Amino acid sequence: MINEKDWKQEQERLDQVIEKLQARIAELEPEVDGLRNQAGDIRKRFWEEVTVNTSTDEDFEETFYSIKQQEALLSERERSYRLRMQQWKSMNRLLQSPYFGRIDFLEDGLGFSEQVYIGVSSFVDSDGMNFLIYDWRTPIASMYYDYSPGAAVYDTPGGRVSGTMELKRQYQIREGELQNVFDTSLTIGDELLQQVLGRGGDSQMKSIVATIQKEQNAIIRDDNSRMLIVQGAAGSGKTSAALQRVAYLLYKHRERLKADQIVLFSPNPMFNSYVSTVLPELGEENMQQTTFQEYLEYGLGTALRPEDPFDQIEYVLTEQSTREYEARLNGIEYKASVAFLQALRNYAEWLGQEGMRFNSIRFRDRDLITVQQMEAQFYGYDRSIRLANRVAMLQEWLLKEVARLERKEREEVWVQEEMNYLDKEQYAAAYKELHKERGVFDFAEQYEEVQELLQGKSRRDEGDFDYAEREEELLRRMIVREHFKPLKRSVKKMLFLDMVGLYAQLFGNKDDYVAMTKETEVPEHWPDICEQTKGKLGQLELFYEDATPFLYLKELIEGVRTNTEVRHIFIDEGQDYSMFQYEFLKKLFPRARMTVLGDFGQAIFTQATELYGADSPLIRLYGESDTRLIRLVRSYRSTREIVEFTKSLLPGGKEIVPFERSGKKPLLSKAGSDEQLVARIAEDLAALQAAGYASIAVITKTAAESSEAYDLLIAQGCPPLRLVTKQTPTFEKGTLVIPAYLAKGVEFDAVLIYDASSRMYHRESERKLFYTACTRAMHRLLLYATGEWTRFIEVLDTSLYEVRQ
Ligand SMILES: Nc1ncnc2c1ncn2[C@@H]1O[C@H](COP(=O)(O)OP(=O)(O)OP(=O)(O)O)[C@@H](O)[C@H]1O
Repeated sequence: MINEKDWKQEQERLDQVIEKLQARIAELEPEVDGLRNQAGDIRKRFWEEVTVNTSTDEDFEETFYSIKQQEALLSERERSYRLRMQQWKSMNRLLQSPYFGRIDFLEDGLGFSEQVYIGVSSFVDSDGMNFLIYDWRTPIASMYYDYSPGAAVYDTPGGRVSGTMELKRQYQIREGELQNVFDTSLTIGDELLQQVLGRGGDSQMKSIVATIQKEQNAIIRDDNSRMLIVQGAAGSGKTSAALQRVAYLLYKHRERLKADQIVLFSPNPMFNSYVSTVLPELGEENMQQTTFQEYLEYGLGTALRPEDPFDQIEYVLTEQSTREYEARLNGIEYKASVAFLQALRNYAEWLGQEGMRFNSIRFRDRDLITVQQMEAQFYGYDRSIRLANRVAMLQEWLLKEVARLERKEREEVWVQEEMNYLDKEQYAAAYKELHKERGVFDFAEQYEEVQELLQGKSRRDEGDFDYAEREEELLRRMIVREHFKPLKRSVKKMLFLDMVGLYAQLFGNKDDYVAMTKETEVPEHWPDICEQTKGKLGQLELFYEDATPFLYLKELIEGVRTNTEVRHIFIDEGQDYSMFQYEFLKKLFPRARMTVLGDFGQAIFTQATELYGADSPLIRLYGESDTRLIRLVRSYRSTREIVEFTKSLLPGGKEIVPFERSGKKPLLSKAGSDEQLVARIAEDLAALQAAGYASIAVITKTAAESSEAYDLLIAQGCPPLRLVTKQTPTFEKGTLVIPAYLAKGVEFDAVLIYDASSRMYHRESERKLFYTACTRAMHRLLLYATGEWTRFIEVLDTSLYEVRQ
């Protein structure tokens, strides 16, 4: 804490700033109102102000310009309104807590030091010169995060500025009142951070703007790398840093970067709601948020249904180790690999020479255009032309063919039959069209008459409008056109390509696969893998592991539909994506930079990708020179006792450093029977709730276990509980029962591991799942078992936990 004199000065300055903010808000208010009304008025009276007259070309031109002018006026007013509104909002945000930090910086060569107060946005005195508050994203504010008092530098577009930081101070201000002031010397934030981290959890993530740590600041402000990879321990602030980074980028490039040009890939839809308040809290608009699954579904359309990653993981966790199980696991691994990606590329090349598969174009139970015709046409094109281009040429040819056959079809008997059954409305439509045509015909008639008069010729009496004949022709045309519409649509959608057949063709016998893909090796249990894949395809479904490869192949054949608007993609829980998926994303967003945040210690999916280390394939995605790796080892979420316990669960966990915040050691409770176990958990839940923990999670291994636990706990008369499934749309505060893989990325005041016995967690592949579950706890971690403890606990040093007697 600071001395009384300093406190008084700080309070005075705070009062002054608040007064100035209030004055500015009062000044802005009428402007905001005025502009809002003006824009509203213009919008309402838009058509009164423009003179619409289209009788002559000149009138038309005048009308056109009058509309343009009115539009320009409206958009100008709306722009100023938006700008003022933004200012007004950010002033109001500042009013509650104008700043959280201050540094006094003496620039080399200058005789005086500047007091730099730092807040969530800038505020300049009415003279326009004096910064009362600096936005945390300004270059000078970066020193607050990067340095302790002493020598310090910061980079500006004009070059590097060096000097001495004479003071570094932190503030807690609530509703305009100074609550705490700390002077920091060594590392920033320790005291403030202690306070922040000691608080209870929330159903929504919070901004960390006041306590960003140096290594997190490096992630936030990185502006050069095409690819930024962050490997960070559980709770090290990866997601938090990612969101601050979005806010930073939006500020730094505010002239050209809009929030919807940034996409965040979240681990599940619930996560979207969890992080959705951070950016608005910082005064920025939210970026686009999606899940990879959503992307897959969009890409595949309605024809094929992809399994989701949660069903896949349920299978992996619950099935017994049979031959089919091993085969599926091998399949998952192989289909996630770069080798398979290359195999598909080679396959596409092979298809350029032979083996394409088409669907014939059928109409009324007959082939209008046969597969053989398409093959002949397709392989008749110059073979040096790229596959996708040849497919486009074929599509064009098909559209022409369909149009030709449509004309031919008009003479068919069925058309005549259908004509007899036309209803009134269809007749009316035909009649209308006929009259339109008649109008044109009349005009042509008149023209011809005049021409002939002028030329002194007598007219032949031909060309009279034969109504009946025209009508029939028109009706035939109409009927056939209606029937051909779906055909044309299907050609436009490339449904003449037998995509399912093309993908299934890969999964035949080994020799064919090798010949088609130039692969030398196939994974073990290949025949089973083939059978499983084709079995699923037969039901018009795709395994999760097949969905991305299938789409990739589709793009290789049909041409890639890229998104060039998006400039940044963020991938949270990046270890859960396969290399295959990364390659796909790179292709999909050719103009975007990529930020990948993840933790290999939490890699619970079979297709996981190692992010860090020399052999990380992710580094090769954009090449080493375009890639920057950052590692976070300090964990902020959990107390020291919880981190000491969880880090020992991982072979490479030694490097994880807990943040100095103390609490109780994890508590192990063993019960004699399932009933006893449930009774004990129910008791503990009630005690935790009574102790004021607002967010509590009972974490299970699978969804099936969750629903069982939920039923038993409810039957035990537990206080209000909520069961979370993959369909749950948002996170809410309270007590939840949730499978570990859905709790990824989020945190709770207290975590209860429902069953940590050896029958639940024993396979090596389950170690990381167990670790992920335990690392969700901020303040309390309680573990239960009926039989033996899982071997992951058995081997731990007994000083790391307490055992309930
Ligand atoms: N610099 C910081 N200041 C304050 N709180 C922080 C800071 N860094 C992280 N935290 C807090 O630590 C917790 C964990 O952060 P976050 O969820 O971003 O970590 P993560 O690395 O994404 O975790 P996981 O991989 O386990 O999902 C959050 O409560 C976050 O607010």
